Amino acid sequence: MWCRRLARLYPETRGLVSTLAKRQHRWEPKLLQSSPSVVRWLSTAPDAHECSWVLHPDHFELSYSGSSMRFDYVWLRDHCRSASCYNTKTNQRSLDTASVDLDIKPAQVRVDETSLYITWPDGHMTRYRLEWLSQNSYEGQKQQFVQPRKLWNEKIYKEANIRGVSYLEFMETDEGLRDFLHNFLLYGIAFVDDVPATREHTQSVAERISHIRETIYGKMWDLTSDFSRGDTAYTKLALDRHTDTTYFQEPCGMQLFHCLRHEGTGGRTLLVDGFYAAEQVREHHPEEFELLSNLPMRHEYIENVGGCQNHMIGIGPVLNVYPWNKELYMIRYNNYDRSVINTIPYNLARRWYTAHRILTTELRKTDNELWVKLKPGKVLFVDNWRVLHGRESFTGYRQLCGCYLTRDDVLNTARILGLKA
Ligand SMILES: C[N+](C)(C)CCCC[C@H](N)C(=O)O
Ligand SMILES: O=C(O)CCC(=O)C(=O)O
Ligand SMILES: [Fe+2]
Repeated sequence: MWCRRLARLYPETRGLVSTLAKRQHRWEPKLLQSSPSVVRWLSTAPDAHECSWVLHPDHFELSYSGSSMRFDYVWLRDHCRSASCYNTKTNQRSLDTASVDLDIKPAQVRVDETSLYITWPDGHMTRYRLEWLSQNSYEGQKQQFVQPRKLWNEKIYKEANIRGVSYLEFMETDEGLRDFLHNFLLYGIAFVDDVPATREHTQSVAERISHIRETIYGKMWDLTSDFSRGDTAYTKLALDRHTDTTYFQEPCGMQLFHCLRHEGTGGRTLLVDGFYAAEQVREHHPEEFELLSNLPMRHEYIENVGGCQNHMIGIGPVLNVYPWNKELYMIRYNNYDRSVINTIPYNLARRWYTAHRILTTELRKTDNELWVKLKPGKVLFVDNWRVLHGRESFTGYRQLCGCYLTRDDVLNTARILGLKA
């Protein structure tokens, strides 16, 4: 009867209503028999947000604005936003999920133009806005990128003609910081210009984004070719493209480089978008992409130089993708610091090396290389979960300073400024 009433109210959707009503009978005869009291009709909303729904024995199916979504009943109970289940002041759940019957089913369901209303067997009422459900469904998330990015090779990056933000804009305006972070999130690299060439000013630039991640290199680090630390970085040798701190369980998210002085030749910085290369591998060699994203590799930093004794270990795949949408979120690539492979059986070793070779070939294509000469005043920020850096060998005195930031903290600032991150 209700259905007919709705069909009268919105005569243009009558066809849809009757088709779905038939399917619904075919889909869950059990529920029809066992809970005759459950409201099972289909509802439609006017204009663009056409909506229909079906109660299945173990889940609720919703079609809203052209997309179809399914919600388990336990999920619907657990996400209840009522005052006793959810604290809107703290944005935290108060409901004890463990107290919910895992076989819970609604006693009553009603849908109007904007919302779904559920009454549970104990009388508790839950209301969801349909818009909220559609934004928070798995089906919706699956089709979305967590982070929108522009993947680049040299040509793409140069043609994008991205303007570096100036020190003053960056330090003193929210727009400056937001523009900077926007570029950083899209491209995985960004520059701030006209920074006074001191360690202290570099630190304030970093702290404008968030607090610094203190590591075995300290808070701010200095880099000269004095071999003061037991790592090739502290020499004049060339360094092939790599990401840093692969030997941490959580590699650092962002790295800053500021060249304070260089009297000599060479020493240019190399930047390569690891995700651009990885996506080429995904497209042309899907099995190898799969191997690189599944097989864990050990990375290690063992230092015993001067007064420094360190032993760090980080294990994880080269390519890291979110399980629900397969989006890349981190590349861990450092052939210097990759340790003994003892995390995979012998019969996968050759296949892993083949996959690694394919990725390396991609990363080494000259078209993918962006070379920059860092100068005093120009601070480079690198997304160390995405963009690889390296350097040309050099002569003379060269002094860099910089620091690391944690990815969570950088993204936090970006979100507070209204960016999708
Ligand atoms: C940046 N800073 C000079 C402090 C670190 C050098 C660390 C180098 C190390 N092999 C790695 O790739 O993590
Ligand atoms: O010397 C450089 O330009 C960079 C060295 C390096 O890879 C690092 O410090 O992480
Ligand atoms: Fe490095």
